[in-house]
Amino acid sequence: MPIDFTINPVSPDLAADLQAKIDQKTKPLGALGQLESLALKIGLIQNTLTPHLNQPTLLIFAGDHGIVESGVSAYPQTVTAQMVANFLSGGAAISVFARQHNLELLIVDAGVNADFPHPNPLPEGEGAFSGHPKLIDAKIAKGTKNFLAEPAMTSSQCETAIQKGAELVMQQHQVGCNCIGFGEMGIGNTSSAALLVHCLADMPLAQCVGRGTGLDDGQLQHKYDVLQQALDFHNELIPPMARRPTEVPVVQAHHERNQHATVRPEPGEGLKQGFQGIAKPIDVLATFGGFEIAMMVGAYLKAAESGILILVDGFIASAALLVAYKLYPAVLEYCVFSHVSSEQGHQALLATLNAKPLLSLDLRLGEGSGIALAFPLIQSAVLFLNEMATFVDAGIDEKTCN
Ligand SMILES: Cc1cc2ncn([C@H]3O[C@H](COP(=O)(O)O)[C@@H](O)[C@H]3O)c2cc1C
Ligand SMILES: O=C(O)c1cccnc1
Repeated sequence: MPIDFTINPVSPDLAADLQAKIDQKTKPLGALGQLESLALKIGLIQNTLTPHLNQPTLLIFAGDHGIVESGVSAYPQTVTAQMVANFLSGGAAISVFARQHNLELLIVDAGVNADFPHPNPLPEGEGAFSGHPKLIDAKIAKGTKNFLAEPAMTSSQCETAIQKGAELVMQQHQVGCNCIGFGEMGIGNTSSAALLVHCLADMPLAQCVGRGTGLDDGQLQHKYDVLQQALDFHNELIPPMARRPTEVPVVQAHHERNQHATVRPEPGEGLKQGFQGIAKPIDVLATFGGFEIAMMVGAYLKAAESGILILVDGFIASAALLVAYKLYPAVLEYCVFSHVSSEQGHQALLATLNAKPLLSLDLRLGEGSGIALAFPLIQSAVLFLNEMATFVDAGIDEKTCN
């Protein structure tokens, strides 16, 4: 099953017309700031002067991680399945925000270590999420393996997950969705994300490892040590000698960041300068990834292939996007970054991807929560482009000041 997508770069053909349309609106030139570049970007992605957001949808991919048994999260693995139930019964943060903004919310069991009762029809008297119409069964396995001792998944599982993510996006596209976001749920997945970013974005490990669900300094050091051990074990991916020679201790890196000090070396310089990476993205994904992360990779790629506007969430979602980007760089042209997370490494990763996030709210949740919160801004960008009066419409002389 080859990973094969055709992602066309976004056509710049309408750029001048879109810019002229924006500039004719009743406002000083450029006064809507980032909303203007957002409107331009959406117009280009949809290749129209009158973009619309049709059936905006959030897919939340959930999966469990074998590495959790090594003590890298503040929460136990069972929380992943419990949160799936919470998503479905409408009580999670993302349930609330998706409802607030009329976003279609679908939960994908990519590899949760639990059996969910079976899909439709809902048997009489079954529990809240049993047979829930918003739960999609795409389980690859009941969690990944512990990557301290073996690859998280086989390459065949990795490819199946990518294909499945792509298939789910294709289904949404077929029913008219042209704006999609991807969230995740998986206890332990900031560990996977940290290793993906370290291996693929040429960032020091200490800058990629964060507190996740809320580790204290001691637990953070333990997480770093476990991940370093995993890198040493899989050293065929990135030989130790090719790794960054000047690692700042992880706890120090965190405290320095909190004091707004610069952690050296600069993150992602290699990628910015055209660093091609030593490791192969698919190998890194299979070795350290999660089923939910691999499914997101396929989802990003299919969305870009289909010309769908992609909304990007926090650290884990961006790490999955990094894998997709290393496979097909043009995927980035379809992406709008909703926020910068407070998870260590996200800011640097965004800088590496040359991304300008819409919000900075110190979120560290995932679930697609940043996407839902940024969604009104995306709506505003489209609405001003379509509905704001021009100087001519409003009879205002735009030349008075010149
Ligand atoms: C109750 C709860 C709800 C969450 N929703 C998202 N996450 C987030 O935290 C997890 C990653 O952090 P770590 O790598 O430290 O485990 C992921 O599930 C992510 O989606 C949650 C975590 C918890 C505990
Ligand atoms: O940025 C994120 O997506 C994030 C950060 C911490 C924990 N879970 C998710």
